[in-house]
Amino acid sequence: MAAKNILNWVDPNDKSGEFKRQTSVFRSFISAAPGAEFPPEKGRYHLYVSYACPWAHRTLIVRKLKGLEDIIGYTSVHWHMGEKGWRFATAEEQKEGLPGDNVTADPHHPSFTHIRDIYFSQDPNYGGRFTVPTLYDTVAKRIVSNESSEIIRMLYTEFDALLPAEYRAPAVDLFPEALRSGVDEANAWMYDDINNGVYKSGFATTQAAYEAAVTKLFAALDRAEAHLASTKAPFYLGDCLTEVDVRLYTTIVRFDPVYVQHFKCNVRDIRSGYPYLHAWLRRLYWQNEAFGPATTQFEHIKRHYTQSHAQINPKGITPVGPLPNILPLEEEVPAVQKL
Ligand SMILES: N[C@@H](CCC(=O)N[C@@H](CS)C(=O)NCC(=O)O)C(=O)O
Repeated sequence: MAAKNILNWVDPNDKSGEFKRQTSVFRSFISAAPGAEFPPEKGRYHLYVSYACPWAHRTLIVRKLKGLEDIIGYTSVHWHMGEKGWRFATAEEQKEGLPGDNVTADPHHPSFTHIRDIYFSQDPNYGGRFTVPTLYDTVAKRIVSNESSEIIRMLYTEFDALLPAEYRAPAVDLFPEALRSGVDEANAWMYDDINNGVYKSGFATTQAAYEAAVTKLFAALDRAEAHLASTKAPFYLGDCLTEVDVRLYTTIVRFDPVYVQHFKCNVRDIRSGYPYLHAWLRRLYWQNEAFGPATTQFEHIKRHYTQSHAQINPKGITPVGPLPNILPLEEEVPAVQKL
């Protein structure tokens, strides 16, 4: 049998044409509980990410929000994904200069060329996908987790004893007691219809699957917009930055630059169709360092999707616009400016 082509996002034998995201395989937890298998320790864990990837982007944001920069290191892969999946930058590429910090060889396995080498080091017969983010324990030499929703929770709950008060809960708590049900409720529909909804729209291989996904996506964006319009609060759930903001942001910041055209999510764009989401997005990007250019790397974002998904964009031409990638805080698209 021919080897599975990992760049077939929808199984060619699946007549529904629907993109079905696999569940993550590595699901252990770093825990501050006594005797835990993966205890929080400075310098012990490493994050493998791609700046292009919205799921990995969550972990970079939370790492910075929690002041974990000296405690957990990270490496970003090169923006291009080929038939062996994500790969590390070569020495030559680094010499020539690459966008983004920490786009290097694997510091913990200098001979590894691809993220999949880390997965195969755990199990030579590993049959799942080679995804980022991957949280790796450099002491036990084990992958702790490749599930971003769980990695971010570990980062903001289990390291507090190693952090100064300004970064500990309650100062930085993305899942505060009083808002937990609101966070869980928003996460559930946003994951299916927005975070994953853009992928379901873009990877669909039938008209029906595409239309079903894109219709749900825009209904969900309308719902988020109506919510922000009704509260007029700085963050999704009020005055407090929560996990909902982190998880929604990584999709919305990619929306106009990539998803509108590449994933055919073009019923409206954010900058001209969703004033409250647009204002919320820009407050995060421009006013909070964890969301800004340190973690939001538009060159990786634009090039990765358009040059890695040959089924969608066979010639790999990266569209130039929209420019700018994100508008300044006080500027609107010309069409809505007063004449
Ligand atoms: N459920 C995972 C999804 C991660 C994921 O799908 N990452 C993509 C990049 S955006 C990936 O690495 N894909 C590689 C592949 O599927 O081969 C999470 O949230 O951590």
